[in-house]
Amino acid sequence: MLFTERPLRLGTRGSPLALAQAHMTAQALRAVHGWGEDAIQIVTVQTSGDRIQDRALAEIGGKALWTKELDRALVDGEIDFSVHSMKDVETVRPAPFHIAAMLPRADVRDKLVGAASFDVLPANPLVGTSSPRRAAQVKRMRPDATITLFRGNVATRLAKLDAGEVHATLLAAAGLDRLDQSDVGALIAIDTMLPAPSQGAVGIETLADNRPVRDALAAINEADTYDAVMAERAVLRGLGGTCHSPIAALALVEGERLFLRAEIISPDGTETVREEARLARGDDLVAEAIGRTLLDRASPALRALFEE
Ligand SMILES: NCc1[nH]cc(CCC(=O)O)c1CC(=O)O
Repeated sequence: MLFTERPLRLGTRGSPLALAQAHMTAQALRAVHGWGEDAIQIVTVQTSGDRIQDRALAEIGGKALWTKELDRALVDGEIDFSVHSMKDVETVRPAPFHIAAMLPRADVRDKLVGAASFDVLPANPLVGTSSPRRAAQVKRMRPDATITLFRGNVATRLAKLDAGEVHATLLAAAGLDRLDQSDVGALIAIDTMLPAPSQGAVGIETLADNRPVRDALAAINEADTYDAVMAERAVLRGLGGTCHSPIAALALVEGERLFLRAEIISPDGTETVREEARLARGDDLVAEAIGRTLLDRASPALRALFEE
């Protein structure tokens, strides 16, 4: 039985990927609670990130771009909960919000699209991405590459590639899989390209004081994903990381522990600082400290990227 007399309103961005993730979430909730088709109503909200397409996120104010309007809809009571790619959610969330659940994580790897591997790209390849992490990791593999700003949703980026604007681009396997485009691109090994913190994870947020909705959401939480992603977010917090910063982190669950790997990379790809550690699940303070250790070991120039 639904605990409200009206459908629960699920807030989401309107991009095809966001909508696919919203439908996955609604489906999981209906299944676990035995709710009918109309128990959940999907409400799309346009975010600043969707609106502004011609500049890098780093230039226009970072990650709140993807959450601000959905946050406001939550506070104003227009929606009961919101669904996000965790990768796009700031590491420090304002007080009224609570990450109540995460869906089982998808493939965390990146894909190279446009060439079967970095090795077979032509000399001096032009690679489109707006991610400082991917840009730095590409330069590490291919110092002769030129990086060009590439934004827009998955379909837009693929269209730019098809139009010959670049030799290759990079996309998360998770996004392609959820858009039924698993055949696009070539998987890149984690050792070559450690993914972004939270890549492949879908999170569901509500107001911290909304107990009934929190409990309903908790029923679909996947604890392994939740603990791993929270640790990766803690690394980012420890670094004071933003979307200006080339940071990768991945935690894998090993029973009661997490195996956490993290790296920061100079934009030209010549300097990489890596850490790996095993820590107790939920010990986000240790994960934060790993972020700080990375900074301590970085050259002054790399450290300066995090001090803006
Ligand atoms: N920054 C955009 C974004 N946010 C989440 C995903 C993919 C899905 C995911 O990582 O969960 C993407 C596209 C991409 O990086 O290819």
